[in-house]
Amino acid sequence: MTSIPDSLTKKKSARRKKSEAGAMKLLLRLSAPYKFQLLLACLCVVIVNGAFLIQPLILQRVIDHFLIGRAAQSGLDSIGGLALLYVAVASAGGIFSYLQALIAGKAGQSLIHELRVRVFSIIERLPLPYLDRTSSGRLITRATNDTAEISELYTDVVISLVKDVLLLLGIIYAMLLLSPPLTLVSFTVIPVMAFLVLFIKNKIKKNFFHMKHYIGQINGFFAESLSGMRVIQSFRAEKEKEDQFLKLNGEYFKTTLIQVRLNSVLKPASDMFQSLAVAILVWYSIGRISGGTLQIGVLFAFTTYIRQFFAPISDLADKYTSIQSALVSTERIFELIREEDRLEQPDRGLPMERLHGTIEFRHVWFSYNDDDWVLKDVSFVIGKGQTAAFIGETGAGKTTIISLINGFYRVQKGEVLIDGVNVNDIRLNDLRRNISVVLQDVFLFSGSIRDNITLGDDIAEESVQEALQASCAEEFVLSSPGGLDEPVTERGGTLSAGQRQLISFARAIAHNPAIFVLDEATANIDTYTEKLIQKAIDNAASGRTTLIIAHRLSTIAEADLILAMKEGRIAEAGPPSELLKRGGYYAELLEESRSHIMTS
Ligand SMILES: Nc1ncnc2c1ncn2[C@@H]1O[C@H](COP(=O)(O)OP(=O)(O)OP(=O)(O)O)[C@@H](O)[C@H]1O
Repeated sequence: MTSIPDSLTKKKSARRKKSEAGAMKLLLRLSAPYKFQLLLACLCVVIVNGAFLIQPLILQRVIDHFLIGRAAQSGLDSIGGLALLYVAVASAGGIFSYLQALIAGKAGQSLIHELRVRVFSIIERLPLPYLDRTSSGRLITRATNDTAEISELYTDVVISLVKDVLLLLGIIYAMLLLSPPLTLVSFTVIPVMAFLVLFIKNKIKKNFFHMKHYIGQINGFFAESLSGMRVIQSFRAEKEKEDQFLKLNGEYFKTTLIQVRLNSVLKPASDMFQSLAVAILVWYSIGRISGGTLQIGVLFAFTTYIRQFFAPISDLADKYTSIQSALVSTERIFELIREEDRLEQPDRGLPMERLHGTIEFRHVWFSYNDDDWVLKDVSFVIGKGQTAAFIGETGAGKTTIISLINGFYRVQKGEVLIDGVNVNDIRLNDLRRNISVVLQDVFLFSGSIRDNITLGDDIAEESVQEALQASCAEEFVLSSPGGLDEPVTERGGTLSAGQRQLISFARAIAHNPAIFVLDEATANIDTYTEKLIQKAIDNAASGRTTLIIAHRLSTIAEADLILAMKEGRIAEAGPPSELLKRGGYYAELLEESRSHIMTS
């Protein structure tokens, strides 16, 4: 948990200011398709404001001309006529206010809808190196909070801004029209009131950023705790986590109390100043009214206008904060949109509908970060239809090899070739369609078992059934009440590790890949399921180039080729029988695992 140091806040606000101009330009581009709706909404606002300003003037005329002045009434210029006019003006204000909210709301929601789809489609195609250095929380915020802030800007902020500025100008104009001296008197208090409101709102805004910071931390803490709940409960770390949460929540609570205090003082303070302004007006006007130089209706209209002054000032201060937030959100979203040029391009590259499955690494050097080499001059060839097993200590670079074959990263030196073509030149859609990967940590989506096998691809029912059979998942899938349509909860939480593995085998087989990759699970699985999995591996491997990252050496006794890795290099390569004879690294590991089985 962190508090926010002042220097950090200053740095952040400097950065924010710098990016505001850019964000503003981008916002304009974003709103271009909706400019007609926005203009229409602004037009409605002008009418609503007009109605608002005319109402006190009508009342002033009723009071001064007809109630006090006893002027002759005729047609519309009578108490009855003006009453009708008042109702008509108020109704027009209401109707146009409704239209404005509708038009602006629709434009804002359409914008957010398009933006969210765009953000999701970008996130889906972000290259892995980008995802490696970006937290999922940040990306979720882009798609949800940030798009919502921008939408609010259109549905509420921009329109309110136009409305408030016009209203303030309109009130001043109407006051000057009625009585310039009374306007000056009113303005002895209004600037003080405006200053007070802006001062308090500024404090509220600063505190709001702190609140956002802590609520972000609380959300993150919740998300992390939920996904790690199994560990928390099994290690009885509930108390420790609760204490951490209590501390975090306490910090947040403090900021909310400040907010409550500031909000509580705002209304009474501004009320007090409004009353003071009215008192000064009355004090100034009394003598003039009895002297006949000022009409009572004018005083009445002024007191109404002074009360109307407060709302737009307070609103403007609020909207300033919203604009700042929306600009930050825009900048963040466009940071993502700028990545569009670097997104994965599924349709670009050499079309290779069906791969044969020959894989070659030619003097490959690869690092995730600068010159921290993870693979060092790795070379090997795996022939079409062969089964190759990668073994070696943890962190040796086995999974990295798989990622390179999938084209997730680009190598710095050397080449990764499939069927003699550099993987980076093959059309990505074709490359990925031809490779199916079963990872250690099987990922299942919420939906049905069938959805998890097809992943939305158009796979014939027959092929799904065959895949079920070949993956040995048939028995447990068909025995569940819904069969293939049995629901799967988030991440497959209600299935056993073995069942999840079998479904992922079915998924891989149903996609009929040319290359099958298995990052073997290290988790302990009962002997029965282990046998099923072994059979599923054999079925999946038949007729395909198969790569297995093996943790159990028993799995790979039948492999055509074993590649033993040590610190990013191929330490040893060859068929198992040959390596066994050679008595090197593989033989050592095999001996170790046998003695481990004997002693356990
Ligand atoms: N996305 C990444 N960003 C930075 N470094 C990474 C990344 N993935 C892996 N590494 C590093 O690369 C090295 C090789 O990792 P890799 O996952 O390929 O090893 P492995 O042999 O598959 O290990 P294990 O058997 O434990 O799965 C490790 O030092 C690891 O810390």
